[in-house]
Amino acid sequence: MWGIAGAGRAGVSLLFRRVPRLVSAHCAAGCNICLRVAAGVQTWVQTWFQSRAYVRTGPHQTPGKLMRIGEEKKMVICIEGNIASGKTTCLEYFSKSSNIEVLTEPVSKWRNVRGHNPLALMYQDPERWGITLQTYIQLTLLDRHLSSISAPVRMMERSIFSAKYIFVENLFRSGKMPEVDFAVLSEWFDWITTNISLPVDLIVYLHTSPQTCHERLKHRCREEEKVIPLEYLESIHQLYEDWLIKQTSFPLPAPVLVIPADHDLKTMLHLYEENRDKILAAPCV
Ligand SMILES: Nc1ncnc2c1ncn2[C@@H]1O[C@H](COP(=O)(O)OP(=O)(O)O)[C@@H](O)[C@H]1O
Ligand SMILES: Nc1ccn([C@H]2C[C@H](O)[C@@H](COP(=O)(O)O)O2)c(=O)n1
Repeated sequence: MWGIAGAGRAGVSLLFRRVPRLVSAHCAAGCNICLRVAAGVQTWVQTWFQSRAYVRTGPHQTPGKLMRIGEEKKMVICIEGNIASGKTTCLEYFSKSSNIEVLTEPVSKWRNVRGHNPLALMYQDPERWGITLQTYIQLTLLDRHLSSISAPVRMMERSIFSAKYIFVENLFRSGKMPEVDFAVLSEWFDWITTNISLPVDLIVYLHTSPQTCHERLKHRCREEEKVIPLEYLESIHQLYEDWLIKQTSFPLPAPVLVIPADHDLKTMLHLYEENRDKILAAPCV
């Protein structure tokens, strides 16, 4: 269910003010039919807003933003990190806990949208296809952020924020995205984040070296990614460092917990267990 936070009453009163104006455009004298139509529309609008709109009074409140109703108390944790840093493996581990819902990145969609593979196209020709992939990624991640949460805690892989601050930024800074494409993506991103509430309570950053990711990437052997050089992972790493460690580049949607993630799998699982309470104790913003 959806509502306009902080705008329910304003929206109703605005529409109420507009209805008589619409009526008077048809009939300056206010004939019986017009008055009845106006009353009917007013009742319908009032019922519509009463059934859908709300003003959130909890700590999540962001006046004027569209937000989901009834999910203020659920915790949202985003797992961030370089390509092949171990995010999916981390999520797999936590998916075994009964109170945690896990959402991995919808990579299968990025590899197949109505028979097309924008992920492969982007790696083949980023100047041409970067905007195509990133527009679709933005849409699919927005859909992830907005989907209803089925457990007290949601852990999701990356976020609409890193898609913009890391990947779109990297394409643009490296000269592989034309300025106009970057401007259009930025307009979309700014509109979304200004008008829609996308609460995140904690970012868990899996901190790896680009070399480790390169090794794991080769081991994973995803067809589209065979062309990724170490330098690409170094650029992504630097953008993550500036955003989540130095905290100097872009706004943080939530506090950051850093987990060193160059270790072998067994050590990583211990580290996840050690950090479980810290992760799950993140206060809902
Ligand atoms: N701690 C680890 N040590 C060695 N290999 C790992 C570790 N964690 C994950 N891997 C392997 O590295 C590859 C990338 O891991 P994955 O979880 O898919 O990364 P991401 O989701 O961040 O892209 C996979 O083949 C995975 O099995
Ligand atoms: N905004 C994004 C997000 C991801 N990608 C690419 C990077 C990888 O090739 C693939 C999946 O990432 P992983 O989960 O393995 O880290 O999608 C991108 O280009 N832009």
